[in-house]
Amino acid sequence: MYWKMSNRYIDDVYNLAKSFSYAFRGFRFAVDNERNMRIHLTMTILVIEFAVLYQVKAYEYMILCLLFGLVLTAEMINTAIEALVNLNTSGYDTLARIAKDVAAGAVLVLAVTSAVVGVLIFGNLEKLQACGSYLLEHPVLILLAVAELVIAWLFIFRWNSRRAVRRKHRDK
Ligand SMILES: Nc1ncnc2c1ncn2[C@@H]1O[C@H](COP(=O)(O)OP(=O)(O)OP(=O)(O)O)[C@@H](O)[C@H]1O
Repeated sequence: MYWKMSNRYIDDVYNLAKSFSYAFRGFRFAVDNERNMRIHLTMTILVIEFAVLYQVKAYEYMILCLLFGLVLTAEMINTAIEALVNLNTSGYDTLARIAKDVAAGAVLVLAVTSAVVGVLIFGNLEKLQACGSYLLEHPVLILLAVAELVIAWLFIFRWNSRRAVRRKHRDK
């Protein structure tokens, strides 16, 4: 009896771990195949770092976290929609075009909204000047920032495309 029960718990944990691994595989697929996903991830890291320097308030961190989650989620749903459309179409199809364009438009709306919120949170000129002065007093941080931007560029545009498996439909 005890053995049967513990077996069931092991199965439950195994199934849960498996479903997490599928979800992680989906996330990995989006990062490997979608340049925009890599842009959003990079922006997330850069904005968090700047938020630390800017000393945003706790509730502003909450807003930023929510927006990062929403944008990344929207990009992944967009990727899923693209895959579904590719699955069901071969060659040019007006409905396929509409589905992909609208899904991409949804991500754009969220990204622009997030940018506006970003301007509202980081728009204090005095605090921006204070950040600038702090950086000038610590040139090593400027060097680190430049190095990070180079790495970000490589990550966005030169990410190992051997893992990119999606078939593109561009035969318009
Ligand atoms: N089967 C199709 N029929 C008609 N138009 C299509 C088709 N597939 C893609 N398109 C058009 O090409 C655009 C780009 O589609 P694609 O599948 O290459 O997505 P993508 O380049 O990965 O998009 P994004 O860079 O936004 O993720 C779509 O938004 C749509 O306008």
